[in-house]
Amino acid sequence: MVRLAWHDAGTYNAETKTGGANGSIRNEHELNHGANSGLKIAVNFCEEVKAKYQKITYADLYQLAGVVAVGVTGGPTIEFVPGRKDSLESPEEGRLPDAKQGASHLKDIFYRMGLSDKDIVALSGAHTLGKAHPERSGFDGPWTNEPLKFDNSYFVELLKGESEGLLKLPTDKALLDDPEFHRYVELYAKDEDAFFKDYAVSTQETIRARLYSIV
Ligand code: HEM
Repeated sequence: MVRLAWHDAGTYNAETKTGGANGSIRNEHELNHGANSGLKIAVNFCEEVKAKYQKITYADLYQLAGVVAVGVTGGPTIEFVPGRKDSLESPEEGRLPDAKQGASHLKDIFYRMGLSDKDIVALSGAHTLGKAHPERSGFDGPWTNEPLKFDNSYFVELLKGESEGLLKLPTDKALLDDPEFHRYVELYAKDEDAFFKDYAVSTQETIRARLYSIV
């Protein structure tokens, strides 16, 4: 749900302040984008809720699902503001980050969404949850030993280096290479409260899009 929320929110344009979470990820062809592999499962879970509560838009529902998933797994409470409109207009493929690349690629992708170095590191901490599946991304395994618990262990593991059975994507390792990124990794590994606080703020930043059109 957290991955679904982030992938549906990934099309914000910082210059024009347009785009962002709009529910378009439910489109079959957007779901077929390589980076979205596996997200059909999360979309289908949301359909059950949508059938019961039809007034909520898909765009709000996916963001709400992400916020709830973080809360129930022990993460920070993230304020949820509804009001996004649905669209079936999908972005072109290739706007989400490529896990095989490094720090400058992450900056290119996230800056375009109006996000900062701090946001990049804080949001990457979502990999405290879940795991990679070889049949989806080609990568395998969880990032932490308790992948159903939202805590700061992603950063603790990152600083420890390779551990048997745990995954580090090239883009995770890139957070150690860049000095700006690195200092936030150190901070969040030491101070879980700082991570939770910044994660909540960065999520607000990521999911704010489209609210502009109604205020
Ligand atoms: C920094 C760039 C990022 C890259 C390159 C990246 C890449 C990936 C990849 C390759 C997977 C494995 C997919 C699979 O095989 O099932 C994954 C899973 C995941 N990602 Fe990311 N991700 C990034 C950032 C984020 C952000 C910002 C969030 C949320 C705020 C997020 C949330 C998740 C979650 C929760 C999973 C686990 C999904 C599951 O258990 O099925 N990721 N990510």
